[in-house]
Amino acid sequence: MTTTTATATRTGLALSDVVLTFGDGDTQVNALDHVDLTVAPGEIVAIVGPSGAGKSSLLAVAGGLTRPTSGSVVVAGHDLTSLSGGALARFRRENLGFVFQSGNLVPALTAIDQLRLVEKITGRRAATPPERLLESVGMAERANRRPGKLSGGERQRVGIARALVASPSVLLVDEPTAALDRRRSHEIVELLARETHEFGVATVMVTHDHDVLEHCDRVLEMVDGRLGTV
Ligand SMILES: Nc1ncnc2c1ncn2[C@@H]1O[C@H](COP(=O)(O)OP(=O)(O)OP(=O)(O)O)[C@@H](O)[C@H]1O
Repeated sequence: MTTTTATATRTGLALSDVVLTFGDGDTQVNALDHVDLTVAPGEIVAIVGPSGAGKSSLLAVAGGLTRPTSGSVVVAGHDLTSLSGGALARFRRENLGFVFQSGNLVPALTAIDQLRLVEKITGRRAATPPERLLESVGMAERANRRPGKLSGGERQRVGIARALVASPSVLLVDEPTAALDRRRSHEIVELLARETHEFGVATVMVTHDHDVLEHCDRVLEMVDGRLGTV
């Protein structure tokens, strides 16, 4: 793919009229109730809301991990709901990045090898070399440390760099500050916003941490499966 085509197809994320229903009859729950959400390349959107509101469901559907009951989920110009099996798994690896609560790193691998592993799995060289990605998250000097020798915030930085190896169109982030103190929480979300802008990725971050919302471009609230402005 040429650079021009790659740029043209990086259209971010678009969820249209997405419904996700669990159960039936009296026990039926609409975890997502006609959700529309568009996130542009280079934009970071925070999703807040009470427990059980549907935030995890939104990330799962946006990431192609859960198929919605109806509606469409478009990433980089492709509707995820039209893909399945190996094609969906491959699409996810090449177009979506995930950042979890505590970094989710492989214990036996050094920071730099966490990133190289992604190159091995996808069979593609990162557009931005792993060394440069670690540098951009402030981890160049700790590139050869394993997760056991890193702080929670440092592990989270490596997790963010790893999520960017495949040059994803969309970055989905679940409670990135859950295990961090106030100062580190600010640092991590500031970093996420910076990387989002620099790499032109469309980022959705679910958080309970209202303290860090100032770093995001937009904040939306989810209540009873519906998405609205705060
Ligand atoms: N696998 C499932 N089967 C049945 N109901 C489910 C399932 N997963 C989620 N739900 C229901 O869907 C609704 C939304 O759940 P979800 O986990 O998306 O909320 P959340 O906002 O992420 O909550 P929290 O902040 O507590 O993580 C809840 O009513 C939940 O009970």
